Amino acid sequence: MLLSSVLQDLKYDKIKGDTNIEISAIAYDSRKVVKNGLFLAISGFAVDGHTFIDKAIDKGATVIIVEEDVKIEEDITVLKVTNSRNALARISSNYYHRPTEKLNVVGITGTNGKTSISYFLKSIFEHAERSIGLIGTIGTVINNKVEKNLNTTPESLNLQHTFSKMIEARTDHCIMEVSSHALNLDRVAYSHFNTAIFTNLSPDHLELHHDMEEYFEAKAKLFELSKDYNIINIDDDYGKKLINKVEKYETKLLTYGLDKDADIFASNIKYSADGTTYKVHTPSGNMDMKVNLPGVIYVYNSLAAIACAYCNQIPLEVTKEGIQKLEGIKGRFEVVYQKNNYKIVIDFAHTEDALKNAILTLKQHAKGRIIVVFGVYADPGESGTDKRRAMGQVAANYADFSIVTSDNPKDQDPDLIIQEITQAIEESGGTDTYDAVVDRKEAIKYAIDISEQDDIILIAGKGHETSQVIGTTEIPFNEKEIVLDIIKNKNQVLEI
Ligand SMILES: CC(=O)N[C@H]1[C@@H](OP(=O)(O)OP(=O)(O)OC[C@H]2O[C@@H](n3ccc(=O)[nH]c3=O)[C@H](O)[C@@H]2O)O[C@H](CO)[C@@H](O)[C@@H]1O[C@H](C)C(=O)N[C@@H](C)C(=O)N[C@H](CCC(=O)O)C(=O)O
Ligand SMILES: Nc1ncnc2c1ncn2[C@@H]1O[C@H](COP(=O)(O)OP(=O)(O)OP(=O)(O)O)[C@@H](O)[C@H]1O
Repeated sequence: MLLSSVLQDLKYDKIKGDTNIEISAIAYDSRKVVKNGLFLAISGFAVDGHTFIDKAIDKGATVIIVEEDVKIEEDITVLKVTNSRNALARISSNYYHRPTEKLNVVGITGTNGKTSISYFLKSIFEHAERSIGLIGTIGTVINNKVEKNLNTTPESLNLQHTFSKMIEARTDHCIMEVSSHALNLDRVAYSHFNTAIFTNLSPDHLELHHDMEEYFEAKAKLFELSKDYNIINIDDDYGKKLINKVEKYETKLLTYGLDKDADIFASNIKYSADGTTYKVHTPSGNMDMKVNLPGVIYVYNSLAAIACAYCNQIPLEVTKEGIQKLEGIKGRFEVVYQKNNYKIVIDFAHTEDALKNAILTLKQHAKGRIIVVFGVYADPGESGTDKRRAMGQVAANYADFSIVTSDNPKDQDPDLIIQEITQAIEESGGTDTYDAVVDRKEAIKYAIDISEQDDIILIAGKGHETSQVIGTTEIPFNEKEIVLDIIKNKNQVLEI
């Protein structure tokens, strides 16, 4: 592609060279540069991409984009921008011919619920015979083929490439999770969103955003990129704040919640252990709904999906059937073993709010104790210790017994993470209601060993994930298989 076309609408200073040349590809990683390629240097969190410019030139880069002053002797094109990640988003969108202008894109943001809503929407859109693609924590889905993503919301170059693959695959709609990192780091800049959905906001990722206000402002950016509808949870405090902010935007606002004040709301909610029924009220009519996932959080998540289906002119009856067709979501309240009232549930709850909700949902229908196995993933800085304290407090206040263990400790000391969690449990009065087992597999085994008839074991934090990152090593860790294996061996000795 001609470099000048790739640079369309980008503000830059030409340091030297020609912009009227062909480039073969774009890379932001020197290791991926190809002959006659463009290399864009990013000052990252771990290393500075500008230090790899020589390597990129050795690999054949003929265009270099920088955000810092650098000395480049070679006779190549060098351009300077004020923000490399933002520039990457602009040129990536140009390189792939601005694909989001040809797709109906739904972006979902908020601390919890994004993946679940995207799966409700997938089920509804497919039932309505619409062709859809998905981008999120579980991976990228095109034509029902799932590919793993490094990030929930990929870097702009990878993202724009994915959009273009969706168009090639004749996909009309793209449902994507938009993380606060993505919004903060311009991964979705210059993407056109038709609809933006806000779920809720509770403490998470404060290592990047420092405080809740910054975190909120990052999330709010999505609602400046949406053209047709902003769909917002009116019951969430930050949702209310967002409503105040976006009310003056031209994009239409649609609220959802449990209250009659919402445009789309639920009444007559009836909870059971494996699902919920309620009546939904929408501007196009009312209907009885059945959701095959338990608890109030899935009432909220399904309402968000119904609101989005409404904005996309999907008949309510089709929406109802689509929601009902979704039998479960991997690692979201997934019952991996059940015998009468005894249950082992795997859930991706890895924030304090999610953990609290998960325990309370299980408690509603439990006959015995709720035993929780959980850890806190490595989260650098002071905010990391805040999270450990908060998760410890939730366990002390709501679980009957907790087994504190590891959850992707990465380069941090797992014993120290556990110690900080258990200290919070003790400070919250839970001295006799926990134990600590650093090895996650052993912790699960211990939970099963101490459990009795009617107990429910909640294994929280890893959900759909199939590996654990300890140090720099990724170890296979399939929680469902581990549970079934332990149960199988145990049953040879003793029937639960
Ligand atoms: C903290 C964070 O967000 N890091 C992201 C960031 O990496 P970074 O800035 O640390 O990169 P770096 O290693 O310092 O490298 C800087 C630059 O040098 C380049 N480089 C590096 C080495 C080399 O030999 N040559 C070279 O050119 C790199 O390609 C990069 O462009 O930019 C990378 C490229 O976009 C991201 O993949 C990476 O996400 C990492 C993997 C990550 O773990 N991110 C998490 C925190 C994240 O983004 N999570 C959100 C939310 C998840 C949720 O929903 O909870 C997500 O969307 O996934
Ligand atoms: N609406 C909600 N409110 C609070 N907690 C929720 C809600 N929906 C889901 N959760 C909890 O959060 C966990 C993660 O849910 P989900 O994967 O849908 O969220 P997410 O926003 O995609 O999270 P992540 O970005 O970390 O992948 C679930 O396993 C559940 O415990």
